[in-house]
Amino acid sequence: MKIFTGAQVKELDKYTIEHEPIKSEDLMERAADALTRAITASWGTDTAVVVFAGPGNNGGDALAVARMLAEKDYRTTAYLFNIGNTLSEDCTINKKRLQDCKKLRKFIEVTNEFDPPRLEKGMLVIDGLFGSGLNKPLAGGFASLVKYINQSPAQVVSIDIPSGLMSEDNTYSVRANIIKADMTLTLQQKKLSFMFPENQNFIGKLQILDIGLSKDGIESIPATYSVVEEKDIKARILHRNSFAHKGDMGSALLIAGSYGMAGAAVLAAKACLRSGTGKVTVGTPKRNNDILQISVPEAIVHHDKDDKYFTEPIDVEEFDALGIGPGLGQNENTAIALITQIRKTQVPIVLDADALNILASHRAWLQQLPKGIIMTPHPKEFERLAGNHYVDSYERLCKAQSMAQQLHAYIILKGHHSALCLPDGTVIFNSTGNAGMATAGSGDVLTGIITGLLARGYKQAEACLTGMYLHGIAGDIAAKEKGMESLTAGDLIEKIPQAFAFLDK
Ligand SMILES: NC(=O)C1=CN([C@@H]2O[C@H](COP(=O)(O)OP(=O)(O)OC[C@H]3O[C@@H](n4cnc5c(N)ncnc54)[C@H](OP(=O)(O)O)[C@@H]3O)[C@@H](O)[C@H]2O)[C@@H](O)CC1
Ligand SMILES: Nc1ncnc2c1ncn2[C@@H]1O[C@H](COP(=O)(O)OP(=O)(O)O)[C@@H](O)[C@H]1O
Ligand SMILES: [K+]
Repeated sequence: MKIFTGAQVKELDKYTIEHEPIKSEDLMERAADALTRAITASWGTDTAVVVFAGPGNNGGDALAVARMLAEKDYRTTAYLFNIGNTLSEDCTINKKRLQDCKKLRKFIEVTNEFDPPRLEKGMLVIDGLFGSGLNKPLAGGFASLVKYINQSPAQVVSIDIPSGLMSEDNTYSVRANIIKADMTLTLQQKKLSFMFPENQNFIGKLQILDIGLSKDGIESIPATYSVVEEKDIKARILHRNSFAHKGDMGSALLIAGSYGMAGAAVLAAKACLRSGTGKVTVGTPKRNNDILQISVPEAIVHHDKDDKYFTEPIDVEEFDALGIGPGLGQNENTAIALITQIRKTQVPIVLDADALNILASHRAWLQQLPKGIIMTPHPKEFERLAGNHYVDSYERLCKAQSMAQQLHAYIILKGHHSALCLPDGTVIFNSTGNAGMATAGSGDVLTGIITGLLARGYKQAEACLTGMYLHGIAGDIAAKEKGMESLTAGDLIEKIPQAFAFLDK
């Protein structure tokens, strides 16, 4: 599913109006109808409703919703903020229609002084102040109104986007001046800012309402951001030939685990084996031998000459993919071995955890990474790698996008919606997984899965996308069975088979 920017939504709106064709005011009526249906599904007619409408089309939507709710016998009061004495055309039309509505309790157009109504428990506020047309952070009277609504005990439903929240970049937004909605009814598609953890408090429960914008328009307008869908992954799954031989199914090399961190190697190796690859070899220090051999008997162990650390690059000729980093440690000899290993490796590589931390302390090496390399940092690892602290997720994502372009790399910025940044500058968000996966070792499992998929024959973009999605599905299946609280990384591995079965349906 594409995520369009505010400017693109306007373009899509225009496209729909011209090509359906439909009048702009009728499109607003359709949106208001969908909004009203969603509101009436959750609140009964005994709810007193206070609608706050702004001067643009978000306000137009709100006024149309006020009329529809009043017609359905909700006790409705509407405030229209027309401070600058300019309303959008469709807002003006809906103001007139609302004024003609006999069932509305009260309509107040605020042009100067505003006497705020009492907002009590059990009341419902409809926030239609600003939507995708917000062009600067809220300040002054609007900021005070937002604070007034936020501190009230009333429930709040935001139309399209909580007022004060920008569709994309909230670097300069004042967080106290953004509506904290209990529910956001967003039109047609998620906004980019909805993908970021720090904005969840504003959005509340999210519902996406289909308002029938042009399918051709959606198809033809290119989007930088999108969310992966089940059908995209299902179409990418490779199937086994009946005559398959393990030699055809790929051979993966994982370099992982230092002394005291053998578990990371075990988790990655098990996940790698579960991901369909024919053969898994684990390069690990001598001392981890027994642990690996006993825990993952299917894997071959390649011993480093060092007892505790990875210090000797491994010949990669017989392998189809390399995953390196989980539990590796950051010993200086390991750092030298890592960059030597990267230089001599011709097959696709996944860098994770300590491999990324080592690069962060040798940032000049970033320029030596081969094109097509995959990196899977969590936010802190990414910040170390980029050598910078970012004020919010948007800024961090932009940096990951530009790094992916500059290095021709695939960067998976991990999180609730992990973001795959591709070398062409586009970003695909994952849509599976849950908070139970915020547990030690789940990243090692992801590295194992992606390395396994690469060895199995998936190209980099496919391996990243399928890997993130599969990892999240495994987490969702595990959480259903064991609950999020008790979920461990090992549980994820056990559910990879069911995750594959789900995607194979
Ligand atoms: N395709 C769809 O999805 C559909 C979308 N629809 C709806 O349209 C909405 C977008 O409407 P929109 O473009 O008119 O913008 P909107 O958010 O109402 O704000 C613009 C107004 O706010 C003002 N303004 C801006 N910032 C400000 C600030 N900081 N402080 C004060 N004022 C500020 C700005 O004034 P300006 O700065 O331009 O002078 C202008 O007057 C969208 O969210 C959805 O609800 C549906 O109707 C149908 C289909
Ligand atoms: N709240 C969450 N929702 C969905 N996925 C999550 C959540 N928290 C973590 N994950 C996933 O779990 C993995 C955690 O990776 P990472 O932070 O590297 O963990 P570790 O270093 O402990 O192995 C990532 O793939 C991430 O996307
Ligand atoms: K709004």
